[in-house]
Amino acid sequence: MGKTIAEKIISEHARKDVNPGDIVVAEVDIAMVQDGTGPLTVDEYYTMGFDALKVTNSILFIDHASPSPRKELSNAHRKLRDFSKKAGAFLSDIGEGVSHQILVEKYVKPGDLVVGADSHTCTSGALGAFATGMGSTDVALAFGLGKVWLKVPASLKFVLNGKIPDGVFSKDIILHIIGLIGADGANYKVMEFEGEVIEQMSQEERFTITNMAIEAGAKSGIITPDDKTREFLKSHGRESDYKEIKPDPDAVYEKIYKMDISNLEPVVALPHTVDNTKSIKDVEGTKIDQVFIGTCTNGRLEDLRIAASILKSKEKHPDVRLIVIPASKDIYLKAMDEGLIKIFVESGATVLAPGCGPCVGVHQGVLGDGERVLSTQNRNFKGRMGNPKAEIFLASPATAAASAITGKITDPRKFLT
Ligand SMILES: CC(C)[C@H](C(=O)O)[C@@H](O)C(=O)O
Ligand code: SF4
Repeated sequence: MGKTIAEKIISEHARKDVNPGDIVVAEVDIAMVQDGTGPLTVDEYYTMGFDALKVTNSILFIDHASPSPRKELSNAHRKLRDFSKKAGAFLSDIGEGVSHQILVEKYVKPGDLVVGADSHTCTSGALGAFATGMGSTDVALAFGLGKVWLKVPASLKFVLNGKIPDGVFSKDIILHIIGLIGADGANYKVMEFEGEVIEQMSQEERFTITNMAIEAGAKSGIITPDDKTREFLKSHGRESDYKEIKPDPDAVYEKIYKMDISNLEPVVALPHTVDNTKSIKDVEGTKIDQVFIGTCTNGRLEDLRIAASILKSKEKHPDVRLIVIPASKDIYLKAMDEGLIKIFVESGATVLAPGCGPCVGVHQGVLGDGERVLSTQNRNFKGRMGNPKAEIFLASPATAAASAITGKITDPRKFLT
């Protein structure tokens, strides 16, 4: 019986043929923590008596509270910096950017098994890796043993066909899918995406798709690597990391979803769940107080280009605060070279250094009571951005930019040139 991509990768790392439902011990290629989950990981690592890292790519990211807004978090950061020096782990400090973006720029390659103490570790699956979020203790084990135990997930296949309409982007597509199957529609499954729509997408757009697999409950999201993946790795000096890996023709999927997205319209997720999705026409005109463009979901160069093309020579609405945060230093520098940062600043945006920003409610744009934000991030749970009395709408960078101009949720197709 053939294997899905996930089954192939886990079999190779468990050194035996695996099937969905098997409990296996698998070797880890990359293990990461971020500054929210890392301190507990470090404590657990020492509690378990480890004294040497077994995963060559053990990485600690300071991105959730970057730079630190208060002393308790500064001390948490100190713990990570001390550990990285003592144990020899890589450290990605403030200003470098969001963990999941740096992982795909610098570390992850097709066929890898990646574990991270962050639920959006699944982002890396767009490179053809099996990448999944785990708890701090599991990652401490990975640091110290070089392997983890896991239950092999069954795979769901999503065959996306048709032509991506103008004004519609990968964020609209993944929000549409999550709205269709529900926030628990892929619980503990792998979401494997393919079809002509995936082939049309750039590598960057694909990261948005796998980044949000967890928002349907998935263990991971995976896309077969292709020439666009090779080009992406090459552009980051890593072409030699490319390798072919694809599902067998007779691989078995628990369910196959086929959809044509040719008539899809821009999608918005309404408070307070990601699967509470509506077509833009059903929410257009909703007044907003803040727009945030950034994160591991939509803070990449293409996202900033789309937003800048709409904002160019226009001012944001005077009653709206517009916050733009590139997802990594590499993106920030390229956006500067392309004049995108100038466009944002001239439109009235507040541009901040690479990091998670206000996404998880720590700092850099916490909302006031009764306020509404339209964000390009991946979660809109009540209180997510630091205030349970605020409302969070999720959308694409194009919808975000258009809405920043009008001060209301706006169909980006009105601004398409
Ligand atoms: C803070 C961290 C535990 C959390 C996650 O793991 O997803 C955060 O990154 C998020 O996006 O909600
Ligand atoms: S940008 Fe948001 S979703 Fe991504 S890792 Fe940071 S907090 Fe989590």
